Amino acid sequence: MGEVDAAFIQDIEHRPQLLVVEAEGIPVIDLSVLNSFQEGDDPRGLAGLVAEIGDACKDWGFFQVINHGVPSDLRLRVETVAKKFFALPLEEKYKVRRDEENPLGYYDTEHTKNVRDWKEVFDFMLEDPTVIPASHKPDDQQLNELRNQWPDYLPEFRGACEEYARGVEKLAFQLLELISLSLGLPGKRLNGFFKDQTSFVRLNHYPPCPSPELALGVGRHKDAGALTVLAQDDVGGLDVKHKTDGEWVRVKPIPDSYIINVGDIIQVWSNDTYESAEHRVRVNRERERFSIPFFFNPSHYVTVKPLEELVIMQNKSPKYEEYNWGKFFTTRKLSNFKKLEVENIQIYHFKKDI
Ligand SMILES: O=C(O)CCC(=O)C(=O)O
Ligand SMILES: [Fe+2]
Repeated sequence: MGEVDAAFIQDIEHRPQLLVVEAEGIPVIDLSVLNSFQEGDDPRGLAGLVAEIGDACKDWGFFQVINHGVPSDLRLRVETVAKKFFALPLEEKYKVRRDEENPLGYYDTEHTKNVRDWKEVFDFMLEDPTVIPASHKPDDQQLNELRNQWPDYLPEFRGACEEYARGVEKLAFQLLELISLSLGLPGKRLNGFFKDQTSFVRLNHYPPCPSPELALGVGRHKDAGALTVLAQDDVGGLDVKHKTDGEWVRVKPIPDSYIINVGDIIQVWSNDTYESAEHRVRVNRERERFSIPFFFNPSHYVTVKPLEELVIMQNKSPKYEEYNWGKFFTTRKLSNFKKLEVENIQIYHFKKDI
C-alpha cells in the first residue's frame, strides 16, 4: 500500500488526533483461579472474578485477561504464519481471495462505515462448513454453506490457524459462562446459542501508513457478535471510546494477554446492562501491526432478543425488537464487500421507542 487514496480518508470529525491517551482504566483481569476450578464445583468460588468481569463489562465493555490458559505456543505459531502469509506477493494472496460467492480468505479492500480501512485480512470460520442464510432478504429462506479456503503454498498455515481457533474458543466459552454468572444467570445459560456457531477468526495486517492522520486501520465500529477475543502485538493502535466521557483511550499491549470485548448481541441479551463499546485502530508511519480477533458468534438460526428472565429480574421492559442473527450476519458480510451508499445495519435499528 503506497499513497493514501481518497477512499481511505476519514471525514474530518473522525480523523485521529495526534494525542494518545494510554489507559490505566481498561481493567486487567487475572483468570488463574479458573485453572483450579473443576466442572461441577460451586460457582460461588468464582464470585470475586465474576464481580470483576461484571464491573468491567458495565464500565468499559472491554477488558484484558492474563493467565488465561491458552497455550502461548498456539499463538506464536499463528502469528508466525500470519506474518509469512502477508509477506507474500499480492498475486499469491489473491489465489485465496474473497469474492461475492465466498466471503472467506484474503481481502484488502474492506470498508468500515463506507471508508476504506488501511489493512489486509485473512478470514476463516471455526466450523467448516458453516451454515448461514444465502441472502439478506427477509423472505429468502435459502441457506448457504461457507467453506474455508487455505493457501496450499504455505502448508503449515492451516494447522496453525485451526489449532489456534480451538484454543481461543475454549477461552471464549469460559468467558461466556463468567459473563452469564455476572448477569445473575446460570453459568451455562448462553451456551446453547452457540451449538452451530458462526464464529470466525480474522488475521489482520496493518502496513505502515504515510498519512496516519487521515486514515484508520479500522474505522470506528462496534463488534456485532457476542464476544471478541483479540490478540494484538506490541505495536499498539487499538483505541476504545470510553462510555462516560466519550474519550478515545489506547489499549496498552500486554505480552501474551487477550483483549475481550462485549459485542452487540450481549448488549441485547443483557437489555443494555452491558454495552458494546465503539473502537477503532490507528496506524502509524513506521511500524506494521498484526492482530487476531476471534469473533464469537451464535448459530445462524438464533433469534436475538433481551433474555426474558433478565428483563423480569430488572423489572424493565425489553429494549430491543428481536432479530435473526443469520440475516444480520449476512447483511453485514455483503455490505462490507462493497462501498454502499446506505448506512450499514446496526442494532440500534432494533431499539424500541420506549
Ligand atoms: O486490530 C485490532 O486491534 C482490532 C480490530 C477490530 O476491532 C476488528 O477487526 O473488529
Ligand atoms: Fe472490532
